[in-house]
Amino acid sequence: QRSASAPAPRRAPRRLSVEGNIAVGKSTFVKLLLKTFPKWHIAAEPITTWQNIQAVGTPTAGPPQSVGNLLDMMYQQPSRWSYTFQMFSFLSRLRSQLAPYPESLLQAQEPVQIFERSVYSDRYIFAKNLFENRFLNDVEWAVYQNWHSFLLREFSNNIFQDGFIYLRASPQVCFKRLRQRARTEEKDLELGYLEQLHAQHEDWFIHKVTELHFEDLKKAPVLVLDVNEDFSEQAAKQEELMTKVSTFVKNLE
Ligand SMILES: Nc1ncnc2c1ncn2[C@@H]1O[C@H](COP(=O)(O)OP(=O)(O)OP(=O)(O)O)[C@@H](O)[C@H]1O
Ligand SMILES: Nc1nc(=O)c2ncn([C@H]3C[C@H](O)[C@@H](CO)O3)c2[nH]1
Repeated sequence: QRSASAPAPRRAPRRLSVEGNIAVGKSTFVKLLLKTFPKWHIAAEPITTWQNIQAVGTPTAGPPQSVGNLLDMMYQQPSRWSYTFQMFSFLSRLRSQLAPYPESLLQAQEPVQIFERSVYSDRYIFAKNLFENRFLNDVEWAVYQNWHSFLLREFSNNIFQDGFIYLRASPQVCFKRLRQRARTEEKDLELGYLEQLHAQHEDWFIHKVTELHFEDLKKAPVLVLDVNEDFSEQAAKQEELMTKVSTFVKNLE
């Protein structure tokens, strides 16, 4: 279905997304996953696409021309740019989740594909939070949800996700990591924003009170991992986390 020339994999790839607050350590965690499970395929969050919006018809030769940094625009003027941002982040995640499986994954005995965030966190974490803060108005939220539901139903067979890994840490810990990383666009972000996003994650993954609109999603298993601790120098802690992931993946139906 996804590659005409490749032999069929022994089984359909397991597909998971790693979810969590800003700067909780998703990219760092995903690097550890790749080191531990080199055959797994990782799809990074398309942040550079948001930072460098390309004009349509940009020539392929020569350096890519950016017409703007949408991530920065969204943080600078959230009322003006949140809707544009969410429509674009959703589109870029959808594209990534619909992309053909890479050849190496098709050859793997136990293929696993990991996405950094997903079309679901786009809606049930970020867009929802922006709406609740009135950075998306009623019309923008309705139009966004309309597109989201329609496209996900239309592509439901190819978008299917087997489960979620929720990296959980306090907003204070995330804020410290965010400051330490010092991404330019995030310089004005406040602890309060991370507290709101933390609450959105907790509502969805822990308290299970977020209203979800897809039946598969309601049933999808969630692995919750506490990443408050700095495990960069702790082999035992890293091993413990990786064993939990491995067991979780093995137990997926
Ligand atoms: N367990 C950890 N302990 C201490 N520092 C960490 C840990 N995990 C990540 N960091 C540091 O925190 C910062 C943010 O990490 P990272 O970029 O992996 O976050 P992220 O969740 O991918 O961010 P984003 O939400 O922007 O995609 C980096 O400086 C990283 O080195
Ligand atoms: N508004 C908004 N909606 C999203 O769907 C979304 N996904 C990620 N981000 C922000 C968080 C980090 O700053 C940066 C990298 O994760 O991008 C988002 N912001």
